[in-house]
Amino acid sequence: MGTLAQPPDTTGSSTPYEDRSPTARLEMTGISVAFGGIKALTDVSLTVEPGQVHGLIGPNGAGKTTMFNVACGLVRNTEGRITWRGEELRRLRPAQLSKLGIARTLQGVGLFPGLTVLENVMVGAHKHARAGFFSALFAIPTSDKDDARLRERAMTSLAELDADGYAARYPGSLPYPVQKRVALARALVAEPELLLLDEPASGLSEEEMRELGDLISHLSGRMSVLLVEHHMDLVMRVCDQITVLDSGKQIAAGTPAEVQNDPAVTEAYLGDAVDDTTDVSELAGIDGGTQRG
Ligand SMILES: Nc1ncnc2c1ncn2[C@@H]1O[C@H](COP(=O)(O)OP(=O)(O)OP(=O)(O)O)[C@@H](O)[C@H]1O
Repeated sequence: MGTLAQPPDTTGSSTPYEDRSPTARLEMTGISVAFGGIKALTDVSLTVEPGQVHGLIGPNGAGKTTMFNVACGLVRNTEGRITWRGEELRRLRPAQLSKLGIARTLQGVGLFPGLTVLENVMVGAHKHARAGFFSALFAIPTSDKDDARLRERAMTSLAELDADGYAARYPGSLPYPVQKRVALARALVAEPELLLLDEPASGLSEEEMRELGDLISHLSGRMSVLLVEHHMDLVMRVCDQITVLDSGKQIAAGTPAEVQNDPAVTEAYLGDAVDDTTDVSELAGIDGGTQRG
């Protein structure tokens, strides 16, 4: 992920990256979710502003993944509303995300083991190809033009993640951090307006995490990002706004500086063990080192 140059639009079929300023806003208002008798979320609200990186943090079991999954359509909220591009999404389903201009990466990588890296990323580009998803997935012959366009777009996305050298390899043969880059390339190839990232730094080295931070900051010039992440130093570095959850409730929200200085946040992470002088930025070594996934 060293270069991170903005790639030119090679297909002529959509707006070039550099000319596109993010305009869409994701608003999640009064979201509640119950799993049986467990209240995973109670009246949580957040807004991902156009072109901003919005962090969602909190201790284990706080409800971050549940909120993320509501935004993806993987979990149905029992109360509250989601508004995207000014319209309420009443029955959001994961399969609709791409058409809505939303892409996600989940915990773990979720690549298709039987497809090459390039084919995996081409699957993510299906929105842009007349050939469609199934043609891409099952390599059904389509027009040479469609195929060339898909390949070119996928290679451009892989190159942005410095992963184009792995195009012909199968995911299982690659180190985990490279697989994560491929998964991110697959999300980016659809040129989303909103990118949902669930723990993208898990399993990465310090250096890889630093590069990931650079990439996320760079991406926010052309899309909005909702970031669920345990690594506090990364969150504090790249986020414009942060929402903090604890036990399914929102306990703080604001800029990284505001959140860092909020005693409720420090207490949520460390409970009674914390004294008044501890700030959240110091927690990176405590919770941020946790490898999950
Ligand atoms: N499918 C489910 N069925 C029942 N309870 C669930 C389900 N998913 C999550 N929960 C519960 O909801 C609460 C919030 O979980 P969630 O995974 O959203 O938290 P989190 O902040 O992402 O935690 P972590 O950082 O450990 O991933 C927890 O009490 C969890 O046990």
